[in-house]
Amino acid sequence: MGICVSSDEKAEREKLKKTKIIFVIGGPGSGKGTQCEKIVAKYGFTHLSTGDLLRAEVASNSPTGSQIKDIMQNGYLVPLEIVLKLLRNAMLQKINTCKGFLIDGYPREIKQGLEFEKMIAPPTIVLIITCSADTMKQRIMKRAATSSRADDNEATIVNRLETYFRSTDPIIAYYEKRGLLRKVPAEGDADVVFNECCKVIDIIL
Ligand SMILES: Nc1ccn([C@H]2C[C@H](O)[C@@H](COP(=O)(O)OP(=O)(O)OP(=O)(O)O)O2)c(=O)n1
Ligand SMILES: Nc1nc2c(ncn2[C@@H]2O[C@H](COP(=O)(O)OP(=O)(O)O)[C@@H](O)[C@H]2O)c(=O)[nH]1
Ligand SMILES: [Mg+2]
Repeated sequence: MGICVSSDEKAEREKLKKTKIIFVIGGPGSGKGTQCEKIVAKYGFTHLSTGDLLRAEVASNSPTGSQIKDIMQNGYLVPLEIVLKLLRNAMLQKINTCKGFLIDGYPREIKQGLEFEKMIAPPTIVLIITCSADTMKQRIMKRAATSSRADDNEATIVNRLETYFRSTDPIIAYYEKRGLLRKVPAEGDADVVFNECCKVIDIIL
């Protein structure tokens, strides 16, 4: 028996394929959220942070939320089916009104990226925000004072950085090879970084 795809689902897929999709990756505390906020203000894109979607799921106390709470608290990756389902639903909710998507914090491993393409669409570009581990650590510790995030503490930061560096090199190589990677150095001031992000985005408009 073949796989049955409803006409609604076909229409959804077509819409998702036509939309601009920017993956925004970078280590914890590198400034993904900060840049996405600025990009939204200037370009009107829709910002979806996979970390925020997962935190909302935990806060809702759903069975899925309880399943992923400890994983996140310890700085490890959530099973990709869970992330992708939340992401796809969130995209479909916005698809009729959106000018393009900023997918913040995704993919975290090659498999997340490949499955996204299978289920949704290929990204238009992949924006990577880069700074040193020391800078990331300092930024998160500063954010920790106000964020109330369970994973913004010194012990979890070590794991988050390790998880990031372990899984990111293959992601970079993969999208670089396909000509989709755009690197933006982020040691400096957020406005300077934003200026560089704009140069990259203006080209795909
Ligand atoms: N695609 C994703 C996104 C997130 N997570 C998990 C692992 C993270 O440790 C946690 C929180 O994600 P964030 O993107 O919020 O966390 P970061 O530490 O990378 O980023 P930041 O604090 O920079 O926003 O959720 C995941 O498994 N897969
Ligand atoms: N100096 C500097 N600080 C930044 C920059 N981007 C973000 N920050 C700060 O670093 C912290 C983490 O930023 P956030 O956007 O949450 O990063 P994310 O973890 O990658 O989403 C916040 O407290 C920001 O104020 C930047 O470009 N330059
Ligand atoms: Mg963030």
